[in-house]
Amino acid sequence: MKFAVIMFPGSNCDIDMFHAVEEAVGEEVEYVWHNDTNLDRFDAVLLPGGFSYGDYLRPGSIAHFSPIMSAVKKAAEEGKPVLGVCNGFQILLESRLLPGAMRRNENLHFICKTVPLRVENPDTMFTNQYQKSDEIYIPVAHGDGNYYCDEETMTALKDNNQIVFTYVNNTNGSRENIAGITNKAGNVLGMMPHPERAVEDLLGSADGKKLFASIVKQWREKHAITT
Ligand SMILES: NC(=O)CC[C@H](N)C(=O)O
Repeated sequence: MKFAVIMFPGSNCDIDMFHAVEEAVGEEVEYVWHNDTNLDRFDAVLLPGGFSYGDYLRPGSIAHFSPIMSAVKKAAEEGKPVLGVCNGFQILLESRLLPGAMRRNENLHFICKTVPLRVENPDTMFTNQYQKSDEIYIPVAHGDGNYYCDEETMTALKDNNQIVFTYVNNTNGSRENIAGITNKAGNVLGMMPHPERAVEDLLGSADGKKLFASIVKQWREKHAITT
């Protein structure tokens, strides 16, 4: 299985993401510059955190015009796993690959700490290695993580089980404690906490490892050769 890590000008978690794939699942992984236009050779696409284009205007609002985003949309339409973490999540929202929007944290401070999350939906290609209501410890590091959507969208998110992770203690003001959501099809996940920073005990938590392992498990099952 081959992962792509997309690099935008201002990405700063790309190396961590690359390392996480190697450390957590030992699969092939390659960096892809945002000016590239083709992701056909990859099985999964990872949009890392950071400050693409300096968070100018709104986080993710400029990056979503990058040439690579047409290929990210194509990968999403083909059903490939697409994971956006933190700034990656913000880019997916700006691209409308995920519903809703991100606002400044309620307390207007940059929040950088490891927080407990609850696994709300273990039946996704990103969470099949977790159990429902598992409490996992994953670092957050953001100034704009206050998830917002309108009532209609919230009802749809709930009805389709698109809420995947919630904060045990609301960290940033997000509606319904939302920390991570998928698209309706379930193959695009955006989350503010950083699973790639929690893949080995030395980092304080290895709870993020199962997320990468889930992606690989689902892919292997889908591509198993049965005779
Ligand atoms: N770690 C990150 O990806 C930072 C995200 C974002 N630019 C913010 O501060 O909200």
